[in-house]
Amino acid sequence: MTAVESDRRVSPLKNFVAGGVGGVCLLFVGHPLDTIKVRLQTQHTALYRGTYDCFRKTVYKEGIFGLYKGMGAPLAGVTPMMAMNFFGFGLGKEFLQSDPTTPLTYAQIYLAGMLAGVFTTVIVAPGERIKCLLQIQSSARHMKYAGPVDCALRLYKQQGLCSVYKGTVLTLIRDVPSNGLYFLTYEYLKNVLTPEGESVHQLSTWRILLAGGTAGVLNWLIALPADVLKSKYQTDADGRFQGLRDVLRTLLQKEGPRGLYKGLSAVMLRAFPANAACFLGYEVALKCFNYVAPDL
Ligand SMILES: CC(=O)O[C@H](CC(=O)[O-])C[N+](C)(C)C
Repeated sequence: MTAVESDRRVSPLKNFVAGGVGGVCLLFVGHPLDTIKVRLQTQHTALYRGTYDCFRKTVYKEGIFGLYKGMGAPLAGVTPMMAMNFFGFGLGKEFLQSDPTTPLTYAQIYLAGMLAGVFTTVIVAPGERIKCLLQIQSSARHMKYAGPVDCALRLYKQQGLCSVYKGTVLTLIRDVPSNGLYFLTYEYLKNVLTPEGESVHQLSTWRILLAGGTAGVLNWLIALPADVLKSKYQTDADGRFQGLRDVLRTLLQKEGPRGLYKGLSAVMLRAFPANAACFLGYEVALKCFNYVAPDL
């Protein structure tokens, strides 16, 4: 089966910049839900009764900006990550397309998405290691790291680049297949949702939102088990686990298979709107780019 029209060539620069815009939108919509998730997960007393209660109390006490606390570090990480992701996906498509007039098959779209997942791991693996270490210390008594830069420098000074990149294999296991599914879902839904006789490039906003949001949900459905293992591995004391299989064995022994889907509802609640916004941001940025610099 071919992915019909949607694989018109987009220059790598345009993909990179529009992908970065998509990343900013992802964070802008997703961060408030992430704040709520972290607050619910780390509360010591029963301060919040649930998601809505936490949202209401945060906005009441801290204003709307309370939901955007701590956004600087993820912004610096997610923007280049999504830029690389769309850039890698574009390159992957070009690499797999035998000639520009032959439409890509869905299998090729999936492969191109997986390739983009490999690209982003260079940024994502250390970013996740640092983010997870900082996230768990917010509830600990002694703050070990002053911030992301301090954390990166200390990891590097103590055990070198290997420590900064600890969890790379699990990041690949998480992101390569899920990234394939991410782009496959988006491209497939875009084609399916395009009305008869119209172009996939003129898709209405709600259809882009639906395709992007669904892509985000499916991406997380298959990424979450590896994400749980990765977070455990990246944050536990060095040498505690003898390898990736050991992390899995320990988790299954302690929590059973359900442990692999820890935090599912919070993740799902964020996944749809955040990724819908990401793809819409990407498409709008691309349109603007094509308008101001059609030949780039
Ligand atoms: C697992 C993950 O980080 O998902 C990214 C989007 C999100 O919801 O944060 C998407 N992806 C890794 C596929 C680029």
